[in-house]
Amino acid sequence: MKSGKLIVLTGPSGVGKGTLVRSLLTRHPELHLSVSVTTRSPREGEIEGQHYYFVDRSRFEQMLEAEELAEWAEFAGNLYGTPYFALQQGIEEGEFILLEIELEGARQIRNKFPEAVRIFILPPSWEELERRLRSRGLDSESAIARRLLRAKAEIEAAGEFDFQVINDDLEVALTGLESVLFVNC
Ligand SMILES: Nc1nc2c(ncn2[C@@H]2O[C@H](COP(=O)(O)OP(=O)(O)O)[C@@H](O)[C@H]2O)c(=O)[nH]1
Ligand SMILES: Nc1ncnc2c1ncn2[C@@H]1O[C@H](COP(=O)(O)OP(=O)(O)O)[C@@H](O)[C@H]1O
Repeated sequence: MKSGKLIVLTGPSGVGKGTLVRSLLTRHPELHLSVSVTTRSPREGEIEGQHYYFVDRSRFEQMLEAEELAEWAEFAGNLYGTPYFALQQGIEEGEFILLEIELEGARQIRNKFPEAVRIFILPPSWEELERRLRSRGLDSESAIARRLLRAKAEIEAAGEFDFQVINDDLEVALTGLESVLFVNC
């Protein structure tokens, strides 16, 4: 059986991970996104089972206890995790599975799946990151402040990753990701 690849995408909130992933999935139907479980409330337009599985804290804790999560972390006051079921099917079928997760989770994946390819998405500047977070218009001021605080620590860890891609011009960043996925992997 052909074995698939795990691709981890990490980067500070607002850097454009979601935007990049959406474009990659449209351009490359052979890529699959692992859908995470979260205790965060759905944002406007988010769909259950497509963007996240939205659960309450006690359900999340049940999943943790039952060892149903491949990795998990707390981010800006909410819990996020990757269910094993999101990984298993694709890997067995020889597909590329994208995980769009934060730093702590990326470290857990490195320990459990050392063969995973880990990519860090960087902003062109701190000012632009802040501008993108605000322009998205989806988070409260306090949620934005928590995300910015966390962003500093995440950017400092960018060197731990196998590849770094700067998301300045979107097309250039997409081409950079494609060359990592389809040439270097
Ligand atoms: N460790 C971990 N992080 C996740 C998971 N799903 C999403 N995240 C990360 O959690 C952070 C917050 O995600 P979200 O609330 O959707 O906010 P956004 O990144 O600002 O759009 C982001 O860094 C995501 O990459 C997961 O399953 N595990
Ligand atoms: N290359 C880019 N240039 C300008 N704006 C971008 C770029 N990539 C993403 N954005 C915008 O930045 C904001 C945050 O992007 P998003 O994909 O939600 O980030 P993340 O998933 O990393 O939190 C969105 O408004 C998005 O349209």
